Amino acid sequence: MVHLNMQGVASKFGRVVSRKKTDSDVDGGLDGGAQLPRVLGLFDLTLLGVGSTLGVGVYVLAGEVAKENAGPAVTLSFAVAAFASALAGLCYAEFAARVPKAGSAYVYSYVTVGELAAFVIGWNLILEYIIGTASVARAFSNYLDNMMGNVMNETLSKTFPMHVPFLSPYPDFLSLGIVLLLTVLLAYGVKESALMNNIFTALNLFTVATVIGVGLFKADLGNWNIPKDKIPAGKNGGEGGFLPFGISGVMAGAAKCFFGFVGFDCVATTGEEAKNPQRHIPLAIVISLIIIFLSYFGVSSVVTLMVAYYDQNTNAPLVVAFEDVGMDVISKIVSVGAIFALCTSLLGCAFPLPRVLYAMGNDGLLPQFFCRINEFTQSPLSATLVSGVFAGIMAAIFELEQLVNMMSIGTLLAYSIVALCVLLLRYRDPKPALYHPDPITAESRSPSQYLGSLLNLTRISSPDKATTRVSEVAVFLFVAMVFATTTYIVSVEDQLNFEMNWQLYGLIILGVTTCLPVLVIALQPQDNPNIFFKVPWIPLIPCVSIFMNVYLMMKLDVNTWIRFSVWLFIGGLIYVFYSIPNSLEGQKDRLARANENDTKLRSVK
Ligand SMILES: NC(=[NH2+])NCCC[C@H](N)C(=O)O
Repeated sequence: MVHLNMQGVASKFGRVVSRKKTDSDVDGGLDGGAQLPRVLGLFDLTLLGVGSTLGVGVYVLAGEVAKENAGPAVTLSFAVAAFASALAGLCYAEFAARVPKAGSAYVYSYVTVGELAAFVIGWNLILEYIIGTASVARAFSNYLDNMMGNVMNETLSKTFPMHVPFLSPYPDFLSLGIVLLLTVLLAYGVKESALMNNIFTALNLFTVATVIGVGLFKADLGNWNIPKDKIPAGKNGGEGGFLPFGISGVMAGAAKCFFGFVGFDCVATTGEEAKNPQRHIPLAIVISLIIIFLSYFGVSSVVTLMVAYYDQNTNAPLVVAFEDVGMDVISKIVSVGAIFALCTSLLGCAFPLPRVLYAMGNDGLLPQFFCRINEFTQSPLSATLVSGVFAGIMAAIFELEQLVNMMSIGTLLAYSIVALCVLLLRYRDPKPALYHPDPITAESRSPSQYLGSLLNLTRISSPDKATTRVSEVAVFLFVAMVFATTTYIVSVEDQLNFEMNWQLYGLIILGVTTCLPVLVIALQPQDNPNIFFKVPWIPLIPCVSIFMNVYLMMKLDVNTWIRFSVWLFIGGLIYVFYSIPNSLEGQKDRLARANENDTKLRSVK
């Protein structure tokens, strides 16, 4: 009896977490389809991606990572971070091509995978955007303060000292002000903000081009190969050369540089406002990632060629580099460019936030309050105001580094789930039966039949229930192995060199065990959806993407993991106590069941 009940509960839970938005919902919501105006074209979307991504990375990270982690090989750190982000970008692009609707990866996963995955992704996106807004605002205020000779820092730490552990030493009113101002601008509606974004991004790109073009004239190749004995005493120059802190320095740098690539995904949240979402969103993501990578690579090369890595300034490296070589005009241009860049970066995370809240509110997973479109501004006004105030408070009370780490961990998890969803969807039986999954009856099979279906020996060419199940289990095993392997790598990474030692043997064994499920997945038949953009080299790209993301997550400190767990826990409570009972899909589901029962009863009579 108890056993039966447990089974009942489990299957009910399974039904709840895997229920999906149906196609008819994609254009409408609880309120009968309050729509955002479709005004954004490919050009706007690409500039939105570039603008929201290119910011702190160019103007702060390039110098900081060169000095503290990677040396001239900061260029490689950017390349590794770009690689991880590009893999995620491809997965986002496929997701975006599948469903045109506001709410980013959130809605895509709701339509294709199920309610729980959607909620987890949505909840992480909220974290990413709130903390992203807060962190860029904080960096912005630090930058302005730096230009004014640190007056604010000194005055505020004297007048409003805050002696609370985990919080900033003083409340940063400037960053609060910045976020509130931005919120008011955003509340005016999408067209205005898009125009402003275009102008600011153009100025930003102009500055980047100037830095690269002019900086090259002052480049000294010797700076990429400074011998150890030429490093001045008292400077932290490591081993000298191009890789002064080794590969592990490059990887530590890559984890930091990752922050610089976050933001392009906001393109994917504009589904309802894009003129031609299925075509333009994936294209805009790919084009903006290319522009972003070229900018970071160019800027970090130039700045490390101009100034020795150990002499970089960590707050405003570009400004100082041009001052050092006596190019004051360029240095002024860079200061102004940085301000525009940080504005768009800020706009880029503040822009999607109300839209994610709007989408989740529309689906009944968050309170209805968030999905009201204001008559006058034609935008989700209440969502904009609430999220703005919240982000502003975070910016004022937390330190930049804490914010940065929190944002990265949330983003990395969201990226991983997106890659996971893309993978599962490609191997899923597309026939409608699976969209309302009924438990697959366990057929009794012989071991050789099992092996046969693992290796797909009968060469089934399109996914059915059995191959779907095989690939789901293989994906699950793969993810578990990724966690084990990355934890292992992070803990023995310093002892790994090219000699054969037990650490290396361990790595080889774990590596091979991680690859086995991928092999099994690769042998299963794939669904071939007819969409404008598809991730190539399935299952390799999503698998490598998941691996890289989890590895970078493992590099983050324990406190970040604790804060993140608290966030997920709060999300879990909201999901269980608010979303499940109020979900629009749930209501429909219950209605449909009631009707079904009614019909059954009548037919019995
Ligand atoms: N959507 C976001 N979380 N945006 C914040 C990203 C920061 C941006 N990549 C920068 O370097 O300035």
